[in-house]
Amino acid sequence: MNTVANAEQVVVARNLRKAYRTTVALDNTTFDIAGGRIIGLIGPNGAGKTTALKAMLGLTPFDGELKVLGYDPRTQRDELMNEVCFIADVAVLPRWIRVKEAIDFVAGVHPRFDRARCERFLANTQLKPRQRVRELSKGMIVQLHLALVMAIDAKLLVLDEPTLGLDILYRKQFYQRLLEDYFDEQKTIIITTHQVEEVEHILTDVMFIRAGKIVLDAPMDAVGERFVEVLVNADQADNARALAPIDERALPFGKTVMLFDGVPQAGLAGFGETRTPGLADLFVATMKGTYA
Ligand SMILES: Nc1ncnc2c1ncn2[C@@H]1O[C@H](COP(=O)(O)OP(=O)(O)OP(=O)(O)O)[C@@H](O)[C@H]1O
Repeated sequence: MNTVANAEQVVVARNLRKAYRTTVALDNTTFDIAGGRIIGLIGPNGAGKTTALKAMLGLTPFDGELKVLGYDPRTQRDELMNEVCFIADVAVLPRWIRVKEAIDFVAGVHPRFDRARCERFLANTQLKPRQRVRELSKGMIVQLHLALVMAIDAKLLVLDEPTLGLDILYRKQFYQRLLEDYFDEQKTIIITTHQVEEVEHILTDVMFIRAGKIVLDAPMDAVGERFVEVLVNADQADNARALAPIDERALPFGKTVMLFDGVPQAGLAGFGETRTPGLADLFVATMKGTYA
């Protein structure tokens, strides 16, 4: 039976495994990514994020079944690349290249690049065609990168730590523009990052990866229903603990924040104030012991 047949899914991965000589980077992991979503692939250093992206892009051999946009990345990489845009790091443009040459380069290598669209984006910035990257501020480099990316009509955009090295203003600007000027329901965006707080408001889905396995895979609204954080009063701590929180941390004045997975909110409200945990706190709780 072919288990990799669902056209609705942009990525279908079954028992994905990748071992380097002494390290298992992907450990028989299975997941799907649906179209029209913005997925955060989030995990600590060495968890396997880049390896998973490389497998999806046909850049590394692996074991298991994998289809991306219906193509097998191992044997149909050229077809796949026509519909995918991949960016490793916005800070990688060569410093000597001129704005116009960067546009020429992408136009030459990407069949779905729309030069007029790119130039329209740039017309709203201070960038000039003859400027070299080394003459641009970091923010202007981001604008150039965004213009190049947003002019590519790719079904799947893969961003690996896209804002590494940029300050918080440009990081926020990058994600906001991506959401407002690029994303629509025909497109899928996969982002890996450590900057959980900056992406959580634009994600539709989150995937946590730990030691080569996807350990949480959920739409953001389901995360809010499944996980509850409670600010537990000191006199209720033992009662709350009896419901097996997945994590707890002390606050001043005897209060404790406890994080519950799958415990109905109604049963928790008596212990103290409840709220939806931020993705960063959920990440820390889920990854506890990773470096032990
Ligand atoms: N070319 C390689 N040769 C040997 N081991 C590798 C190679 N590439 C990755 N690894 C190992 O595979 C594991 C997963 O690495 P990967 O780069 O996928 O992690 P990551 O989640 O992207 O990490 P980071 O957030 O630090 O970039 C790590 O233990 C890493 O040391």
